[in-house]
Amino acid sequence: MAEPLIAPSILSADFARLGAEIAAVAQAGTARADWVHVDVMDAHFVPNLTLGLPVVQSLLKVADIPLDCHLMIEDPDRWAIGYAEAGAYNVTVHAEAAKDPVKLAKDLRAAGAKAGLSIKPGTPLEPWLDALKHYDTLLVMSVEPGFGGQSFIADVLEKVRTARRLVDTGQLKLVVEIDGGINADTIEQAAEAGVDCFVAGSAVYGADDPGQAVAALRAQAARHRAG
Ligand SMILES: O=C(CO)[C@H](O)[C@H](O)COP(=O)(O)O
Ligand SMILES: [Fe+2]
Repeated sequence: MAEPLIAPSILSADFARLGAEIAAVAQAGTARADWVHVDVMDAHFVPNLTLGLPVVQSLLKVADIPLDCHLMIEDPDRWAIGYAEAGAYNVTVHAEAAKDPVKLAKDLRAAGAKAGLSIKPGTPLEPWLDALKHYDTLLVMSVEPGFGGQSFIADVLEKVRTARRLVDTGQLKLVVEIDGGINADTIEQAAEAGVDCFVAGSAVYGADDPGQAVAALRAQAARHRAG
C-alpha cells in the first residue's frame, strides 16, 4: 500500500493567518502535509459557520499544496462545482445532502477536481456503493460534522474495513479518508482498519510545531497500515 496521506484541517488554525498556517504544513520534507483540509460549513447542514468560496479562492492563490474541500452544506448539487472550478484538488460533498450524487461526481471531475463523497457516523455505507464507483475519495466521518476537537467514534471503523476490502478487491477505486478525532491515540486503529488519508485538525494546529505533528502522525500511521 502507498504511504499514508495526512491532511491537516484548518478548522483548528488561526483564521486571521490562514495563508501562514497553510504554509506551516507545506514546507518541503517529512513535515509537508499531503493535502490541506478545508471545512466549509453553512450553519444549515451543520450548526456551525466557517468559510466559503471567496475565502477558498483566496487560499488557492497562496497555497502551495492541494486543497481538500469538505463541504458540509445544503444543496451541494448547486454549490460544489464552484470549488472545483476555482481549482480545489478534491471536493467532497455529503451523501446525506446530495440530490444526484452520480451527476455531481461527473460534474466535479469534468471541472478538473477529484470527487469525494462523505458519510456521517450514523450513515450506512451500503446504499452509496453504486454511486461511489464514480468517486475518487470516500470520507468517513468519525465525529458528528460541525466542530473540531471532538472525540473519535471508533464504531465507524467497520465502514472503513468494508471500504478497504472493496478497494483491495478492485470493486471500488478510491482513497479511503477519515475525518474527526484523529490524533496520536486514535490514528493507529484507523490505520489498521485500512484508512489511506487521515484528516487531523486539533492534533496538528493545536501542536507547538504543526509540521512536526504531520511528520509524527504519518510515521505512526505507516507503522500500523493494514496489509
Ligand atoms: O469536518 C470536520 C468537523 O466537522 C473537521 O475536519 C474535523 O473535525 C477535524 O478536526 P479534529 O481533528 O480536531 O477532530
Ligand atoms: Fe472535515
